[in-house]
Amino acid sequence: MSRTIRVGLGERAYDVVIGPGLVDRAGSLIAPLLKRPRTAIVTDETVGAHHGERLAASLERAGIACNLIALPPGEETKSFAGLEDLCDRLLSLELDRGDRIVAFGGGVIGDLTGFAAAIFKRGMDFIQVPTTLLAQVDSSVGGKTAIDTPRGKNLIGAFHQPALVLADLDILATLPVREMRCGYAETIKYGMLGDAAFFAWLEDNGAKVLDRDVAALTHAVGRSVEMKAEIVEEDEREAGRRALLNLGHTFGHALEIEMGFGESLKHGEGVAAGCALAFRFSAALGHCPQADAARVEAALIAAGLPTRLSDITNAPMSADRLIAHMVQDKKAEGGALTLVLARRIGEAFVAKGVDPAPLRDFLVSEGATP
Ligand SMILES: NC(=O)c1ccc[n+]([C@@H]2O[C@H](COP(=O)([O-])OP(=O)(O)OC[C@H]3O[C@@H](n4cnc5c(N)ncnc54)[C@H](O)[C@@H]3O)[C@@H](O)[C@H]2O)c1
Ligand SMILES: O=C(O)C(=O)C[C@@H](O)[C@H](O)[C@H](O)COP(=O)(O)O
Ligand SMILES: [Zn+2]
Repeated sequence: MSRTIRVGLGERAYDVVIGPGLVDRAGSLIAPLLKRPRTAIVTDETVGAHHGERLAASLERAGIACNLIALPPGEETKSFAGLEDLCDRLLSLELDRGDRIVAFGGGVIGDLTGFAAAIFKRGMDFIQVPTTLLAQVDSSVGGKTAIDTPRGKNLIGAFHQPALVLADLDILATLPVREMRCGYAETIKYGMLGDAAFFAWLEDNGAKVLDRDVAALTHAVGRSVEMKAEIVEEDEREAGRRALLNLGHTFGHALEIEMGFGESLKHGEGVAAGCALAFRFSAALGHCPQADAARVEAALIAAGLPTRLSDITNAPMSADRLIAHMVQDKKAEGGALTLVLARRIGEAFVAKGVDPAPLRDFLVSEGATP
């Protein structure tokens, strides 16, 4: 049984279909969206090796001719070099802007393919078939597409909504446990930012989600997508409330930059540590009870996620460097820091013009070097 959530964005509205067995049904679900029976599947080599043939066969059964483009896996592919390579390969296929391409992978492939689609011949549509928990609960929905640069995460990109999202829960069977944990961090983020009951449900059922129990996954992915859809419908381009979805990210992205966007710290791990830091900083400023910060930390630890700088590296991290990265964040205004902080579990808020002095003291109290 699948469940469909509509992202109501007027002429850019689309469905997110969640359930088992969707890759095998993808051809018949995608065919009505294509102007001609032709597409390209963009994937990474790992996803392609596990599931590429199955998706291609599903499309071919529906009469859709497709080329598979498999890129190297990993965050490094979400770069100018990766974008150039992908655009060149798409051009070589002689696709036109009336065609729709398929992003088949995790957030790296989704963000990169979505951005390539946004600029290919000045814009073509694309379809998301997310294959990580993180991509199913978060990155495939909402239309943020981007690449990283050495100066920061997602600094070059576009808002470009997909035409359809197919989140096949069966495909998570081959996902490494570390990646399941990364997706769990973005899932529990929704509870922290706006739904205390969902947070409590995850405290009780997180192990089932990580074990890929289909009923638990259906609820976890469904509730996350429901919350993201509702926020994106209200504030598609992050003029206000959408920034709540960035809870943990100002800290997390700064940590990712310091760690060099590699295997040593994955995005979901940065978000986990970032959420723990955001709650502890909120408590330090007196916005939020200490008990809630401790509960957030305990829930993340229970899922095997990092919550402290010392969980990420033994090397010293400079508080000033972290703050310099945080000022580069897209939410910053006129050089002033914007952070997503919390009043309690289930109630985050956007704090503009954050004073860097207490933030610096806080980071030093967390083990950063002065
Ligand atoms: N656009 C957004 O709203 C948004 C939201 C959250 C995160 N992001 C971005 O998403 C990226 C992280 O995405 P991610 O965590 O999915 O990482 P990822 O795309 O790198 O995938 C993680 C790893 O899992 C492998 N993999 C993927 N699906 C698999 C499967 N079914 N079976 C086996 N292996 C599989 C991949 O090959 C890769 O090695 C970051 O760049 C982050 O900035 C974007
Ligand atoms: O969809 C959003 O809005 C988010 O902030 C979701 C985040 O989980 C995601 O990592 C996003 O890509 C971060 O956006 P950025 O604007 O901080 O680059
Ligand atoms: Zn994220």
